[in-house]
Amino acid sequence: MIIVGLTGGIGSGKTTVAKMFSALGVPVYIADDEAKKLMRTSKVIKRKLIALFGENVYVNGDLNKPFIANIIFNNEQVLQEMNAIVHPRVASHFEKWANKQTSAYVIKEVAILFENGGHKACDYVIAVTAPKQLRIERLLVRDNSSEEKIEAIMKNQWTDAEKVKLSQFVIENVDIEKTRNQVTAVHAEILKKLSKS
Ligand SMILES: CC(C)(COP(=O)(O)OP(=O)(O)OC[C@H]1O[C@@H](n2cnc3c(N)ncnc32)[C@H](O)[C@@H]1O)[C@@H](O)C(=O)NCCC(=O)NCCS
Ligand SMILES: Nc1ncnc2c1ncn2[C@@H]1O[C@H](COP(=O)(O)OP(=O)(O)OP(=O)(O)O)[C@@H](O)[C@H]1O
Repeated sequence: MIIVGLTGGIGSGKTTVAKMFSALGVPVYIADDEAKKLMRTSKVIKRKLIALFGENVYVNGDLNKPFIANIIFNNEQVLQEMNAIVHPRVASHFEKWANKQTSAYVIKEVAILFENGGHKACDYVIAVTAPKQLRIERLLVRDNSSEEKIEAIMKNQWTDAEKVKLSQFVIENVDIEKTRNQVTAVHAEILKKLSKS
C-alpha cells in the first residue's frame, strides 16, 4: 500500500486538509485519534502509562488530558517515554488498517511525523503550512487555549521550513478555497506518479 504522510504544526490545518482528501475518496488514518483510543482501551498501554505518570493519568476511566499535557509539553524526557509506550502500538494498528484498504493510496495524518522519524515509512509526505501567528489565532478560538500552552507545544515541533525541505508536497493553508484547489492538484499529481510507477 502506498502511504502518504500528512503533517504540519499544531493548528496548521492538518485535519481540515485530511477531510478534503477523504472527500475525494482517499482513506484517511488520523494517528492522534487512534493513539488516544488505544490509550483509553489497551490494558498494556494503560498499565505502562500509570507506571509513568501515576494514577492521576486517568479520571473515571478517561484520559486526564490537562494533567498529561502539563507534564509532557514541559518535559521532553517524559514526552519521549510516553511516545515510546504509545507509538509502536499505533504503528502496528496503522499497518493492519492500511493492509485492509483497496485504494491507490492512503493518507496517514501525524502531527509529529518528522520529529519521530515516521516519514521514513511513508512513500510521500505532504506538509501543511500556515504562518505561526495565524495558527496561534486559530487555536485560541478552537481550543480556548492559552498562548503559553500553544508555544510550549510548538517548541517540541519542527518549523515549517524544516518540514517543507523533506516533503514532496506542500499545501499552504491560509485561504480555505485555495487549500481545496491545492488538495485537488496534489491528489491528481500523486495518482499520476502512481500510474507511472
Ligand atoms: C497529550 C494530550 C493528552 C494533550 O491533549 P490536548 O487535548 O491538550 O491536546 P491535543 O490532543 O489537541 O494535542 C495538541 C497538539 O499537541 C501535539 N501533540 C500531541 N501529542 C503529542 C505527542 N505525543 N508528542 C508530541 N506532540 C504531541 C500535537 O501537535 C497536537 O496537535 C494528547 O495530545 C494525547 O493524548 N497525546 C498522545 C497521543 C499522541 O501521541 N498523539 C500524537 C500523534 S500520534
Ligand atoms: N484555511 C482556514 N481558514 C480558516 N480556518 C481554518 C482554516 N484551516 C483550518 N482552520 C481552523 O483552524 C483550526 C485548526 O485547524 P485543524 O484542526 O484542521 O488543524 P490541525 O493542524 O489538525 O490542528 P492540531 O495540530 O491541533 O490537531 C480549526 O478550528 C479549523 O476549523
